Amino acid sequence: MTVSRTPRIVIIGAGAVGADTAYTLYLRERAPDIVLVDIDAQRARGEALDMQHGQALAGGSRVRAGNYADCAGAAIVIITAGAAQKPGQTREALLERNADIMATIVTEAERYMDPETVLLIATNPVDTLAQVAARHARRPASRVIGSGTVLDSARLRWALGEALAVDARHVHAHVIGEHGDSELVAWSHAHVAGAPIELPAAQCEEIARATRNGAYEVIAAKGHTSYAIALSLDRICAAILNDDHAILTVSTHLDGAYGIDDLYLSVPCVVGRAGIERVIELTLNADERAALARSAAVLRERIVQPVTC
Ligand SMILES: NC(=O)C1=CN([C@@H]2O[C@H](COP(=O)(O)OP(=O)(O)OC[C@H]3O[C@@H](n4cnc5c(N)ncnc54)[C@H](O)[C@@H]3O)[C@@H](O)[C@H]2O)C=CC1
Ligand SMILES: CC(=O)C(=O)O
Repeated sequence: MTVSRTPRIVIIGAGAVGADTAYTLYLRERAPDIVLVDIDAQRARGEALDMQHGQALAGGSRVRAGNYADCAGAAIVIITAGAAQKPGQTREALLERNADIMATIVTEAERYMDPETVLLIATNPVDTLAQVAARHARRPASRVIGSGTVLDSARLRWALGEALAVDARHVHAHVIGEHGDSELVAWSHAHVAGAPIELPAAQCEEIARATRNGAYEVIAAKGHTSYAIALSLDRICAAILNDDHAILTVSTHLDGAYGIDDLYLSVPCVVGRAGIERVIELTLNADERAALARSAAVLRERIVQPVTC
């Protein structure tokens, strides 16, 4: 059977993250057909209509409300559905509720998705939920990606850019491990124009702390985060659609790399049309290796709990 390769992106979950992601993809004209699906069909319809009203002033992308059947032939299906953190709440606290939602959504989407579709998970706790999604998906783990620490790495690069008075896009630095409280900065690989980052240790620690707590700070101030995750999801979509072979700290299934087996977490990966093309294995120093092992242990503890149906 010939599968239609509609350049379509389906977003399941039309809340703050889903709607802002659709809007970012729409403004950047990532795909001609962007579809919002939500259990609350009115919400998806309202968000799509609000964007459609600007169509005469926008570019070549179109946004519409749809349903699971739109997953057929989609290049990318993004899942942003589920409960979000309340001020002060951890991502982990969402696990039980969102694991069931994830299992249901992936099972339903799999009825329509073609084998090449890349499933991109943003719902929190994203690493564990990407692992839940992979369990319920009928595609290789390379096509089931969590947004991981792409957002945290962006937060870090912004903070370093501010501290160094350098364009954040020219700061090379990665947050790896869990997208959450046990994440770490791979300082031994951070650089600007090939030169190591020369900031006092206390300032580096403060930047790492602010990066880790970035979501808590925004949620306390405005109730949710959405713009920077939307830009992060847009970047991942661009890497897939343009076959960029981009280096992104997405959450991926590690199968031996970094001494970690059968676990989703973030490390730098090469991302292209096929999803995760390969994992980049950084040579970490002893402290970083230990911190990554601790982060993996936190995530492993979570997946051994009976959180999936
Ligand atoms: N990975 C990351 O870096 C980030 C992840 N998030 C996560 O994204 C998720 C969504 O956050 P928000 O958009 O702020 O929440 P929200 O509450 O604004 O939207 C959630 C949407 O999911 C929908 N939904 C719930 N169950 C559904 C189902 N079974 N099928 C279809 N739709 C369903 C709801 O109707 C609602 O429209 C949360 O888990 C949040 O923690 C948020 C920011 C960054
Ligand atoms: C909510 C969340 O995961 C973030 O903004 O990092």
